[in-house]
Amino acid sequence: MGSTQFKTGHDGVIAFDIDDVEGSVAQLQICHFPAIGFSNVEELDVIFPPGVILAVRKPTCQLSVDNVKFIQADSLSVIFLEPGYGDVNRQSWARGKILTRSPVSTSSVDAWRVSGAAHFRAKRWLAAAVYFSNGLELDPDAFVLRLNRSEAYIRMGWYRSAFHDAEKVLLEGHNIEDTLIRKAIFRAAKSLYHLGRYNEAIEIANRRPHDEDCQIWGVKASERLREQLSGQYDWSSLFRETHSATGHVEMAEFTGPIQVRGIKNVGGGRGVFVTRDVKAGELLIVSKSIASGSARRESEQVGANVAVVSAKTRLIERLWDDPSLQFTINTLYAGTKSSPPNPYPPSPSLDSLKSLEHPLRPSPDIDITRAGAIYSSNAHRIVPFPSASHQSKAEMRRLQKEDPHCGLFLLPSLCNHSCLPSACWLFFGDFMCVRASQNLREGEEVTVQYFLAHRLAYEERQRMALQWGFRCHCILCEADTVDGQKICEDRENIVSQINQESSKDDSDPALRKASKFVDNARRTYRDHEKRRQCNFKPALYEAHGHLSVIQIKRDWKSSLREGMKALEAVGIIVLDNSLVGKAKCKSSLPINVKRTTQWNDQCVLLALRIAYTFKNQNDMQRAELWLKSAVYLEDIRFGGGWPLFEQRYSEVIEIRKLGDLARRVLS
Ligand SMILES: C[S@@+](CC[C@H](N)C(=O)[O-])C[C@H]1O[C@@H](n2cnc3c(N)ncnc32)[C@H](O)[C@@H]1O
Repeated sequence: MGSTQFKTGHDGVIAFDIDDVEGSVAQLQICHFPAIGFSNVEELDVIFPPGVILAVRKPTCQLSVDNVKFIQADSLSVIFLEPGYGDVNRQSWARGKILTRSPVSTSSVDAWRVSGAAHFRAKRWLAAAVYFSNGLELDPDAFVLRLNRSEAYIRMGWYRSAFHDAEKVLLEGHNIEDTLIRKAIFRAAKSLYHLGRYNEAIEIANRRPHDEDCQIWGVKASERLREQLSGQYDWSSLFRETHSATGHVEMAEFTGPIQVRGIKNVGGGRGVFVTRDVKAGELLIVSKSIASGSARRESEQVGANVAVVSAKTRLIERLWDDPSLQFTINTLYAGTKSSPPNPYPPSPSLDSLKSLEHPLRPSPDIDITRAGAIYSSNAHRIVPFPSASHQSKAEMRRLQKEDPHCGLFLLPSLCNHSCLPSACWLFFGDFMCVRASQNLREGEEVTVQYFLAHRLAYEERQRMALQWGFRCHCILCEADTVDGQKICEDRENIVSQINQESSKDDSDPALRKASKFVDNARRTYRDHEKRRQCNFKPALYEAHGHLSVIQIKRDWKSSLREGMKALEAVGIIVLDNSLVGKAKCKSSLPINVKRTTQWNDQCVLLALRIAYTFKNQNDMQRAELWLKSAVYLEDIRFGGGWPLFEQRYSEVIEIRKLGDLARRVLS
């Protein structure tokens, strides 16, 4: 087929007109074409110049609308053919002559280098890599081109191919200039660092111990290695990085005391379990996304769908760069319509040594349909780690809507769901951290929330779980099932009524209404074994919390009592609920935690409000203990102790005038 002209869409599809040898015209739509972004027209002109010859293997769809023929194919099904391929050269094309794949001369390595460099300067990384590759096909020993291509691949985030090129120069570039060897070392070390191969990065960087540029990658790799081995991170710096202008975060992956094991009655047949007793708050997993996508990164258009398309395209890109990644992702569940996943962990294979020879010639063995199914069955919405503790629910929703961001993670994908999970996740940039949210005994399962289940009613939770292909039988769903549908609906009505109330109205009728909400909410939680086991009553939390706020100006003692009851409703054990006189716990905390949940932020804010109220009553001992309780609640959920707490809650601390006390007792 010879192409004539093209256009791009904002939905990750490249579309252009093609004709075949007989001159019949169609529009070819290519989905998930890597490295192009969504609207880089100049770059597309280079990859698909008029006259390029393509073969389309297994189009996903062919149809005609109003006499216009459409052919849709995934990027891997489109094969670039050279004019000499098979008999295409001998065909006479009805609608024009065949051009070579590029307007520049194909006879000179230098011509490819010069044009490639021009694309590189214009930040058209794929076009540059294609041109350098065309030159390398003429002379595989053109080490300058190989190093240039290595840098183009680095800019594209194709680190495996970048390393391969740099390594080849180091292995085969005998008698080449020292400046080239230096570049090769720098690019190899940088690529290895980004591939998480820290020991090798350090080893290569150490070939130039006095070269600052090379050493940067050795030093960074040593820092990552320390994180990876110890599970110790500087959480407050990571938090700052997450909220910097670029949002770029660097941290190592970490695997804590966990293992993947078989489990009955769940899709995929596996789950993640702890290998020893674990305390609430212990770090279990830090996982970097295999591929992620954000709507903002790609286009002016914003929408979750754009983010999903961009993440899937990135996944396919990663498979182009590193075909062995297929072995890794094939260990993940791909849904009921696909064959069962391979055993985890992936076994090493000789194929992992294969590398990309040309950026437009990916491995033909990549199973793009399965990759798509794996993405759909495992991807996570990346929820931004909130920067300001006073952020309202509406603000949080707005942020999530504005910058939908999602990604595929390896180990977290093997965790099953529970609406009241044994572990909580949070994100630093593209890294997902999973911490135990309760004390776990050796052999207990690590479950996470696939969606913000604690905010949803029973029916809605089941609907969401069904989208993942299962009915949820977690302890919270079991307890709600025993309560029955009618009661669950009543409960939801109460919560939505509370949400419509103004917390600023502390008139008598508002107070009476708030007390009634508490009574009604309590009645919706029947006393039975399942509820006692889960000890989680979110609607009651809302009702007590609301009443507590309304009472604050009238009667601080009642307000605090309600606040403490709210904490108890979500499983926090209040050991000392005394309000005056000697504190029962003089130095130890007045609370204990069996389980922390994604509700944690609200509980921290409530504990801070209790501290503030005691401070206003000049009860500095209780103020201090409740302030420490707030930090403790935060710490088991997020780690990072006071330094992170101070950053996240700085505004609230100042508004509540708790800064001096906090710095005195916590710094
Ligand atoms: C991300 S995978 C989780 C790991 C999966 N069990 C495996 O072996 O690869 C998601 C799939 O696991 C199954 N699953 C997860 N949580 C479940 C639960 N609470 N009950 C039943 N099936 C569950 C569902 O089939 C879901 O589509």
